[in-house]
Amino acid sequence: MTALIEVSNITLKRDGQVVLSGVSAGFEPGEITTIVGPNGSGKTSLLKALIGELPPSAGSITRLRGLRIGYVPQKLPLDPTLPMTVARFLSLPRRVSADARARALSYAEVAALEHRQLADLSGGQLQRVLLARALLAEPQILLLDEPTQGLDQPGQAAFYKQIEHVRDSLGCGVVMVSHELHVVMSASDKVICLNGHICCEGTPEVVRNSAEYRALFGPGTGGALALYRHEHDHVHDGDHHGHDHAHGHGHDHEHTPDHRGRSHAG
Ligand SMILES: Nc1ncnc2c1ncn2[C@@H]1O[C@H](COP(=O)(O)OP(=O)(O)OP(=O)(O)O)[C@@H](O)[C@H]1O
Repeated sequence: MTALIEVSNITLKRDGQVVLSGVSAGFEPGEITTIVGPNGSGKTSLLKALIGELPPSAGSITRLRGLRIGYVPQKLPLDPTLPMTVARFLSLPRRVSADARARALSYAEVAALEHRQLADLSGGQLQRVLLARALLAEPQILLLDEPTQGLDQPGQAAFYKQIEHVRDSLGCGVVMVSHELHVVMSASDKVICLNGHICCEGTPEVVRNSAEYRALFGPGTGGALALYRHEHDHVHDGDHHGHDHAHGHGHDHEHTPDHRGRSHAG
């Protein structure tokens, strides 16, 4: 399968400082990739590089010709207290047809909010409106930077299920940055754990069990994972994929499309 975006041995600098180095990764249609890592580990920088906002100082990023990208930024790119309806917000900076707007709102499951004021929305509703905005472009790849910040655990679990639904409906690739490691990892096909470089990657189970990941985040799983698992009864604790794929260096971009759309039960 041709990757939508192929990253090859990139270095990213900010203010002259290297924030990421030696990063290679491929992002495929229909695949959910989650980027995890501690604060300042370069997650947002990598997303910005993927959308072309932060060019690498070494290595290369290849995007499929004419690739349509949907991006959900970390913050609302507006003052949320400004009087503005959802419909108007979706027409900025470009006017969109009422049809396209209705379709995007419906994919994000917020069709009923079209004429509400942004300032009146709950955190979860606002995230979904941002998602709808990113979906207007009918993206082939959807990139989300900490989309569930500030949501409670049921809100997080619901949002990630929504993302799976979008991926299933549109067949788009999804790349998410998240701090809610455990819940988001279960929704992913592939996890990349960053800490200035790729410190481990693979299926959620492989990463969760890797020594590198545990050194960064500890072995606990947290309530959010339990919640997600509860709602996805095909996930088992303690499956044994082993650790042998957990090292990111020199990998060959293995993909497992047959695992798509579910938490990997082994
Ligand atoms: N606009 C900027 N100018 C200069 N340096 C920046 C800028 N944005 C981020 N950095 C630096 O780049 C490094 C990586 O930051 P980045 O935001 O990519 O990390 P992150 O993993 O997304 O962090 P967090 O989890 O806190 O959001 C940090 O050291 C940060 O201080």
